[in-house]
Amino acid sequence: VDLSVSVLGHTFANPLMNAAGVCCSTTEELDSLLASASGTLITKSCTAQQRDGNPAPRFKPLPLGSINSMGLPNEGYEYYAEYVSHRAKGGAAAKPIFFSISGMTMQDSADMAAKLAAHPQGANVLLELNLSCPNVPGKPQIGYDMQDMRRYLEAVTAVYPRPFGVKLPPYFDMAHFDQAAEVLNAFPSVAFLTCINSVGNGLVIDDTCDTVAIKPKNGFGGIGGEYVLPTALANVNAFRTRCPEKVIIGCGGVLCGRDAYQHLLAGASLVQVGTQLWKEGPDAFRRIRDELQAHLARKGYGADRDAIGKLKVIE
Ligand SMILES: CC(C)(C)CCc1c(C(=O)O)[nH]c(=O)[nH]c1=O
Repeated sequence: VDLSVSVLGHTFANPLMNAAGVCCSTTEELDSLLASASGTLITKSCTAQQRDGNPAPRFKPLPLGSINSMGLPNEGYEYYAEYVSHRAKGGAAAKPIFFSISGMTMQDSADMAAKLAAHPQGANVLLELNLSCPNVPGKPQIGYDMQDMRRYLEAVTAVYPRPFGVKLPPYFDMAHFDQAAEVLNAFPSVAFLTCINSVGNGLVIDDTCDTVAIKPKNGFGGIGGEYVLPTALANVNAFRTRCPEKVIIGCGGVLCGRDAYQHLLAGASLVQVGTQLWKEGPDAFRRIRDELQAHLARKGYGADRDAIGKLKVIE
């Protein structure tokens, strides 16, 4: 089965990649993804300056997933811009690189986007703007404030002339799917949507010691893993139907080939792996790729692209 996917001006050997934040903060981590069976990779969401992030414990793996409140630890914009430079200089871009930006302010994000636009390898990079980035205290994250999301996209499109994408938080209400799609459809240069970021502000309790699992935010953190697959599939499909000209990248709850296949059916062209990558390491990509290949073959597909968006409803 041909697993290659050609979208966003690039051809990927298969639809699999990491979710921003997992196994992608340092050169060695990024190189381990380059060397893996993934179709491509994305860098840790960066801020203008290096950040230590929140105090540990800030991440916990769980039987059914994970919880995290990392606090945007990253090496800073220049580090990842440098990584793209030296890597892209390594000859043909065997894997186009996704570059995640999550400024602490809208201005920071716009400034980084402008720098990325001017980057010598800018054409070999796909910007994924993280809309779960922090807003002013007392306001919800950017992705949950439609006016702020519009302002953010106006600021970035004003300085970033290439097609780019956004990482969206999960939505849970049909009116919110409609409102968010209306904002996103007002920006044709937003060429892809990555659904979803972690399900925000879950609380995991260790009842052997009656204590929360992670230190930051009194234990509140983003949930990933098996817990979130139905929510991720719903967001992929909701935006696939509401934004037909945009490419959808699925993220959330992918542990095996069949989960990836479900994301394709729901409308995803590429599929990101987060929690399971953290647990298993980059070898997860070869396993999931082979499982996807076998599943598509069993179902008689010639290519995985034939499965994209083919979800059937019950008439
Ligand atoms: C949650 C923020 C710190 C505002 C953004 C970075 C981020 C983090 C993080 O760095 O804590 N974790 C996630 O699961 N998703 C994210 O988008």
